[in-house]
Amino acid sequence: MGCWSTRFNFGHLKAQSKVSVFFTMIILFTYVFYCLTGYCDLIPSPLHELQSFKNKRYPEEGSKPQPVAPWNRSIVRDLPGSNQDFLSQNVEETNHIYSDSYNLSVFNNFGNKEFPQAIIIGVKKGGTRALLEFLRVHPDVRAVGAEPHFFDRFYEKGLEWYRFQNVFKQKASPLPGMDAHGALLAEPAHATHVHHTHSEGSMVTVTMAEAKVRSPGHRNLGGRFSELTCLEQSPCQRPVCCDGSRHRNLSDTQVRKITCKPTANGHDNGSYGACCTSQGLQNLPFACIMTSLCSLEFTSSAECTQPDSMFTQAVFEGFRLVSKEIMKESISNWEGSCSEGMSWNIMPRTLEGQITMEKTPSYFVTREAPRRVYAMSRHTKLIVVVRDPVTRAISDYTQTLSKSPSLPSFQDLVFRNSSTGLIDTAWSAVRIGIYAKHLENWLRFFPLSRLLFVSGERLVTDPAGEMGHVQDFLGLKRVVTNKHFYFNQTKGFPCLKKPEGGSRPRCLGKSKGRAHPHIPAEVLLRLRDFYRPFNLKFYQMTGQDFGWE
Ligand SMILES: Nc1ncnc2c1ncn2[C@@H]1O[C@H](COP(=O)(O)OS(=O)(=O)O)[C@@H](OP(=O)(O)O)[C@H]1O
Repeated sequence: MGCWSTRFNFGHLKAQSKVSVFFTMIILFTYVFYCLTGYCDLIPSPLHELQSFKNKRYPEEGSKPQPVAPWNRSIVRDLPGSNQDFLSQNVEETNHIYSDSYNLSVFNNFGNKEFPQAIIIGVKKGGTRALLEFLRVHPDVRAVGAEPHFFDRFYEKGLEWYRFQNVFKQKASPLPGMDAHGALLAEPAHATHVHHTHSEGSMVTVTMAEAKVRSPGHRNLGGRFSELTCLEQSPCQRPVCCDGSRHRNLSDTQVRKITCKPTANGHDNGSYGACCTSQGLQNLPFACIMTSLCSLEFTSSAECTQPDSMFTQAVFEGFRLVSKEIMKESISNWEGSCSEGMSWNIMPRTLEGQITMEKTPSYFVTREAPRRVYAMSRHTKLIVVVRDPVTRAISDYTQTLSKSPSLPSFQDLVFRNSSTGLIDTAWSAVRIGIYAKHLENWLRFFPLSRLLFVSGERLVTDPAGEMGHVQDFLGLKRVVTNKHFYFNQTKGFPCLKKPEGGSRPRCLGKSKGRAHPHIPAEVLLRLRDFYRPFNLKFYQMTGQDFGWE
């Protein structure tokens, strides 16, 4: 009997376990399906993040990213001896980042934040912006619009800052101290990107396209801004601001050039620089920056006379004051809408198969940059847009001249001794063009195969052809082709038929493709003679003849 009863119970249990196996299977399938559709990533999971971070590997030449550990001791082993200590320390630091940062939510939106697998490292005035904008058309490229300047200026902030920076989230409705224009409540329907370009550390350019501005009453403000506020930090690190005519409680010495005004277009000609109490920046950074972010067809650039880092620091300090959150500096990609709040990122989020990129042309001439990039990943692909160093020098000079009209002439600056014709190699406009010298520095850390040299000249005459090489180098499908470009006669440059995030054709801004001042022929001749041996060396090193004569 006991035996029968046992059998009976056993059978019952069998039936029960079948049911439970069935349900377990359903749950498992649901979970797998859920994960396959990508939703698992939305769950902030320290372990998951830690593992995915650690398991990400940079792609081999010509291939898409594969999951393998990027940072390990082999980085240290492979490095030329003298830098091992530095790298050991850096690897330690990086490991520390893993353990410290895994509670940061990087999955609060689609995609992950990755370190860039490819960087446009130079050269200044070579055509780097054009290349980046062309690349951004590619669906597998996610690139930060601003120049992060991590490996030259902000390295001490650490890799965590570089990768994760995404610190501000603010319900912006209504923000404290907003002015009547209410631009902060704007809805940037097609927020594209905020450029933050630098020249000699003294210029900030913020551009924005195709965003809609709506006041709280949904009145389209439609502002076009010719200038944006430039803020400066006072010596005591308290940011000062802003619209000179409005400042209060600040001594005049604390207020430098500050303007924030929309151009006359029939709307809102008043100043947006509502601000400035000794309490700081509650209003102004929001008013100005967010207005610009959200302005309709914000086409012109905002140029400030203060160093860009000060600008950003001050802006973020302003945000910090308002939001009571800790801000970190940089204007970059931004996410969200003004009505929901916003956040800035250095690194954009990427989905599987997409590559992260950034461009900072000054890296090419920064002595420490190769070692630092190597410490991040020796697999990083490096792109250098090179242009005839003579034209490049003039372009560089033209940019400086545009900000300082009283600048001495090019010929006054280019010679150390005009009677002997000795070229002043201490002048950055000249020095940057000695490509061979700077390349040597990079080749101490990276093999030539990790570098791609893009001809700045061909980028103008044959953008699709040059983009073909770039896409091959990055292991991308050749998506950006001839059909993406048209030649704009007025601008004299190729423009995009359909830029990233936009529906209308667009050319680069006014600061790209500027007319150069006339330089006497004998000066050009002398400069060409100066560069010739360096150019030849560069051709030898790269195995490419760029035809600069
Ligand atoms: N498609 C297109 N449109 C406009 N301009 C173009 C384009 N392609 C290349 N260029 C050249 O890019 C030069 C500016 O170089 P960069 O973008 O590297 O400048 S910067 O270093 O970021 O300031 C810029 O230099 P200037 O002509 O001296 O203004 C241009 O010659």
